[in-house]
Amino acid sequence: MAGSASSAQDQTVLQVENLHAYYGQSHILHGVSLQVHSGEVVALLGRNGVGKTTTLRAIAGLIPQVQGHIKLAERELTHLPAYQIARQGVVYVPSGRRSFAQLTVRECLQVAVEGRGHRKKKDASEAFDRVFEIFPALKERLHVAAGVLSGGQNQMLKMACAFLANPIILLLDEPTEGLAPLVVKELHNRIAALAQTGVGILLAEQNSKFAFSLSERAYILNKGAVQLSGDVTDLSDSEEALLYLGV
Ligand SMILES: Nc1ncnc2c1ncn2[C@@H]1O[C@H](COP(=O)(O)OP(=O)(O)OP(=O)(O)O)[C@@H](O)[C@H]1O
Repeated sequence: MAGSASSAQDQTVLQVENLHAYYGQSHILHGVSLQVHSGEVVALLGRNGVGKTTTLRAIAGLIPQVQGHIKLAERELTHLPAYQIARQGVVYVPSGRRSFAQLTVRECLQVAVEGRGHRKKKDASEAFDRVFEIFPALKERLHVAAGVLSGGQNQMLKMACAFLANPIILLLDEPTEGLAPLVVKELHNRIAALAQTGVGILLAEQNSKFAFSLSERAYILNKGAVQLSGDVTDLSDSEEALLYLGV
C-alpha cells in the first residue's frame, strides 16, 4: 500500500483557485488559492473565525454561494452538488461528534461501505480489512454503539467511514477538538497512516503544533484570505506566522 502511495505522491490532485464564499450578504472567503498533492497532509491554519471551516465546506460543495475554481485532477468541481463532489472523491469530515449514536460501529461502517459501490461481500470485506489496518482500535469495538465511543474513537470512526468512501482527498475539520493529549498523539499516527495510503489530506486546525507535526506545507488564513503559505519548517520559525496563529 505504501509503495503505491509514494509513486502517486507530488501529484497535485486538489487545486483551489481564487475561491470566494458568501453566507447571504456576508463575504467570508476573499480569493483563497491552495493545492493538495496525493499522499500529503496540508495544514490550513489560523485563529478562530478566519474561514477554515468555510474553506473546507466550500470545497465540499456545502456553501451555495461561491466563486472561483475547485478542481480535482483538472476536473472542475465548482458548483457541483455536494453528493457529486463526494462521489468524485472529495470527502468532508466535519468537526464535533457526528455519527449515528444508536448504530454499532459495525453498522456505521456497513452504511459507509454500501454508500460507495462496495456492494459485493468480497469488496466490502477487503475495504473493512484496509480500514482495520489503519484503525485497529475500531475492530475491537465493532459491537459498541457509536454514541458511547470516546471522543477519540468517535473521531476515528468518522475518518474510517470517510475512508470507506474511497476518497482521493479528505477534508478534515479540527479532528483534535476537545481531545486529550494522549489521544491527539494517537490521532496523529492514524492520520499519517491515512496519508500513507495515497489520500491527500487538507487538515483545518487551531492546534498548529499538531498540524505542523503532520504536514510539510501549510496555509495560514486571516480574514478569509491566505496570509502566508509555505514549508512548515519555515512557517513554524516565522514570527509573523506565529502572530497570525495566535501562539
Ligand atoms: N452559517 C453561517 N452564517 C453566517 N456567517 C457564518 C456562518 N458560519 C460561519 N460564519 C462566519 O464566517 C466566518 C468564518 O467562520 P469559519 O467557521 O469558517 O472560521 P474558522 O476559521 O473555521 O473558525 P473556527 O475554528 O472558530 O470554526 C466567521 O466570521 C463566522 O462568524
